[in-house]
Order: sequence, then structure tokens, then C-alpha cells
Amino acid sequence: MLIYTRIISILGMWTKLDTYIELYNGYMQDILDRKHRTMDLLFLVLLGLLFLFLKRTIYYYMYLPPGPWGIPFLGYLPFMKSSPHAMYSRMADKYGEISSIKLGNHLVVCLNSPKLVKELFSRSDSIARPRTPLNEIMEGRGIVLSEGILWQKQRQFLHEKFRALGVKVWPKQRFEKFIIMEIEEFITDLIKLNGAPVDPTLLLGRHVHNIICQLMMSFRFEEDDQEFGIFNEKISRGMKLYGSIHASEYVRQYLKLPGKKTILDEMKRSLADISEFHANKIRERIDYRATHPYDEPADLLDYYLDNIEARKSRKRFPDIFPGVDPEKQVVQVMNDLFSAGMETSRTTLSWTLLMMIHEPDVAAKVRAQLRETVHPGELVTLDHRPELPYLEAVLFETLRCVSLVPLGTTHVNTTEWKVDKYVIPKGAHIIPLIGKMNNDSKVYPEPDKFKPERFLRDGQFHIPDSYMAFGVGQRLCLGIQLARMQLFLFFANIMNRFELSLPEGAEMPPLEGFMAATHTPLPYSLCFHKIDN
Ligand code: HEM
Repeated sequence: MLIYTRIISILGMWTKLDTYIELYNGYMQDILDRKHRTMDLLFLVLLGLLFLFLKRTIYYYMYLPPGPWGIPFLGYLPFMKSSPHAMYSRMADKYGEISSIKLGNHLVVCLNSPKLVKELFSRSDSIARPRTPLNEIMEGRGIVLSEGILWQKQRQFLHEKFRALGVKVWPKQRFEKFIIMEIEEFITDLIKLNGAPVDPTLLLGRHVHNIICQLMMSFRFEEDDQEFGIFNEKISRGMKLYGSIHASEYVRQYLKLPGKKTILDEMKRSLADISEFHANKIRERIDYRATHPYDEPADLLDYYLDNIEARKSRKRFPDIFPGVDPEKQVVQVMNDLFSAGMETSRTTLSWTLLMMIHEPDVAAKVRAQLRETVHPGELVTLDHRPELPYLEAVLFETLRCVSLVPLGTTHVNTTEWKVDKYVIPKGAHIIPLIGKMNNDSKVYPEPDKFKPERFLRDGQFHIPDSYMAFGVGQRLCLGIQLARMQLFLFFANIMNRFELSLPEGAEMPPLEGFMAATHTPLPYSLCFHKIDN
């Protein structure tokens, strides 16, 4: 019976086999259909993504300012055969007012029109700085490389306090006396030399730096101060070393090449030493203020410490240190003013003295104007400035001719920019070609000629709109007033007290110097002969 039942049930299943197979096939078909549908969907998504990618890439490249092509990941870096200065200059010759190039995975946009630079650098979305391994050492602190709200607060604070301390290129300013004091020391050094040859760039360094130290922390380095020599060496070496790891700005892996990381480490150590010096000065001042009450702030450090103390006692006090440790921020501001202020001013003075050797007729005109205004040997002050427009024009023409900061300081745009028919994607490195614009014959006719008259209008000193030496816009040089005070007072007093000559038998030093972050003259010597009163 059991066997019979089994046979019946097997026969029953047998007769349903077709149904099972059909079910199975239907099931498999369903899976296959679904698989196909998923594949189709995936394919469509990929196609969509590819389309978007192509659209974005085409849009990106189609509207980029013109420039040479590179290869993926490295851009134009492997084909760079000259210095960035020379390459950008050639790009400007070929492509005009605006050009672009890919270096590593960064887009670099070069601007070669004063009007355009002015327009773009006045925008509030033009003030960011590039994120490079070197910039990252400062951790976003200070003034030169800070951004956003911290930069805004610092800039406003420093502007206000510079003014309050009398840093203005007008007569009777409180700060003028410190510059004059330093000039008198400098003149004493020159008189002691009694006409013996000296490299003016080296001699000027301590005096120019003392002026910044006075402004920051009422301090000056004495003649035999070893520490100043060491700092000076660190800053100059840092500027040169920077050139040898410059490519790491574009491809970080560059620092993995033999020797490159060591250079970055050396630069970090130098910064740490200079920071430690400034941090000590801050601690000394805090101790001093604890026991010595004072009436009014003597320098930037007093203003900063006033702010830090007031912040501690009043919770609602305006915060000028958003997101940073106040003491570390003050240290980095001091480092920045040291490096931005010293090298620039002393090098400009050194170039101007060299120009006077190259251009004896101009030197004679400067002296003639001085003779009409002051006695030989008399101290020239800012009171005399309105009577000495030609002298000031010589300084500005020197800055134009030598282009002290030939590539300015790189800006970064924080939103996409539409410029004429081009689109500059956000995050590009924007470089103003200051050196190139200074030599544009449409802006400065006969640019190779040294013509201070360009800066005179109706006999008065006049700065044309196109002038770029101190940058323009939101991040215009913070020290422009201080620089103008120093340059005028040093140059006027040197010319009023000394005749300049090359050492006997020396060849004329060239006007082509060493190009790095700044353009410095090659080492040269001058003799300073005191003019009898
Ligand atoms: C002849 C002398 C000088 C020249 C030619 C010069 C030139 C420049 C240039 C081209 C910039 C870049 C502007 C930009 O980012 O677009 C700059 C920025 C700056 N300069 Fe000067 N400078 C001189 C002297 C000084 C002095 C004496 C000080 C010190 C008090 C100083 C402090 C600064 C600071 C702090 C910045 C950064 C401003 C910011 O990022 O907001 N400079 N300077």
C-alpha cells in the first residue's frame, strides 16, 4: 500500500515537472531581467557621471584663461626650463593681460594689467592665500598668510595702531623721531668708515630692522649684537632656500625627494628660533608691565597686551584673535613684520644708491633740489618733504625699474570668477606680474630709461593709478607708510651728507640682481665721502 502511494505521488510530481521547470525558468528570467535592469541602471549612472565629468572638464578648460598645456597630475612642471619669473613673463608676452597654467594640480593665473589687478584684488573674495607646505608652518597665524576673519581683525587693528603710533608720511608724526634717531646712528657708522668701501645693503640691515623693532617692541639691536647677525643670516638664507623647494607648492610629493625635507626642516627651525626671540620679548614685557604702570602704549606690543588683558577681564570685549592663541598670534605678527619690512626697505635703499652711481645726472638733480631746501649736512625731516618731490620720485622710479617684489604675493580666489570671457575656478593661485607691468611701454613709455619725472605732475610728486610696487586692493602693503617714511628720510639724509663713489678700480655693478621672492642687487661696495658743511 505504501509503495503504491509513493508511486502515485512520484507520478504526480512527474506530471507537475513541467510546471516546476516553468516556475524555475520564470524565476531565473526574473533574476536575469533584474540583473539586466540593474546593469542598465548602473550603465546609465556611469554614463551620466561621465557626461557630467566631460561637461565640467570641457567647461573648465574651454573658459580658462589661455596658457600652455601640461600633462595630468604634473601639469606643466616637467616642461619648466626657466625660473617662474621668466616663464610667467613669456606667457604674458604670448597671451596678454590674463593667462593660466597648471602646475601640479594647482591652477596658476597670471595677471598682467594694472586695471585688472586693481579690480580683482579689491574684491573681498580675493584675499585668501595658498595652502602650501611652507605656509602651513605658520598654522594660519600672523598677518601676511592669515585669512578670513582673523586677517580682517588683525589688519584693522594694525592699521589703527600704526596710525596711533604716528606711522604716516606727513610732518610732525610721533614715529618720525625714532627713524631720525636710527639715521643719525647710521650716519655715524658711515662717518667712522671715512670713505672706506662698504656694502650698503649689509650696513643698512640693522638700522632698518631697528626701526621695525622700535615700532613693535621699543627695542633696538646694538652694533655688536650677535643675535641680530644670526637672525639676519636666517632670514636671507630662508629667502634663498625657499627657491629650492618652491615646486612643493604645487606637488607636495616633491618634499620626498632627497634633501628637500631637510630644507623645509631647516626653515622650520629658523622660524622657531625667531619666534622664541619674540616670545621672550613678550614675556619680558608682561613682567615689566606688572611692576611699572604706564600712561599710554609705547608700541604695538603694548597695544596687543592691553587688548589681551582687557579681553581676560571683560567677557564681551571685541575678539581680535578669533580661533587662535593670542600670544602665538602676536609672535607671528612680529615675525611677519620683521621679514616683510626689513628686507624690502633696505634692499630698496641699496638699489636707489646703486642707481645714483648709474645715473649721475639724476643724482646731481637730487642734490640741486636738496641745496634749494636744506643746508648741506643739515638733518632732512618730513617737514622738507613737500619741497623735495624729485627726490621722492627717484625712490618710486627705482622701485619701478628694479621691481623689488616681481611677482607680488600670491592671492587665492574663494569663489569662481568670471573675468571677461574667461572663468577662473575658485582656489586658483592668482599672481600679479608686478615686474612685467612695471616695464609695460603702454603704461610707462621708454620703460628701460630711468625717468623720475614719471612721478611728477605740475612739479609735485604724484603716484599714477597703475603703480603696483606695494601691491593694490585689500592686501595692499600694510607697511607702505612706514616704508615711505624710511625710504625718504634715509635717502635724503645720505644724499645731503655724502658724495657716493665706487671703490677705486671697481667695475660698475650690474642692475640685474638675484631674483627670488625679492629682487636683490648682487653684493657691491660703495664709498661714502662726507660733504663738508
Ligand atoms: C619698499 C618697501 C616695501 C615694498 C616694495 C613692499 C611691497 C609689498 C607687496 C608687493 C606686498 C604684497 C601685497 C599683496 O599681497 O597683494 C606687501 C605686503 C605686506 N607688506 Fe610690504 N612692502 C614694503 C615694505 C614693508 C614694510 C616696511 C612693512 C612693515 C611694516 C611691510 C609689511 C607688509 C605686510 C604686513 C604685508 C602683508 C599685508 C597683508 O597680507 O594684508 N612692508 N608689501
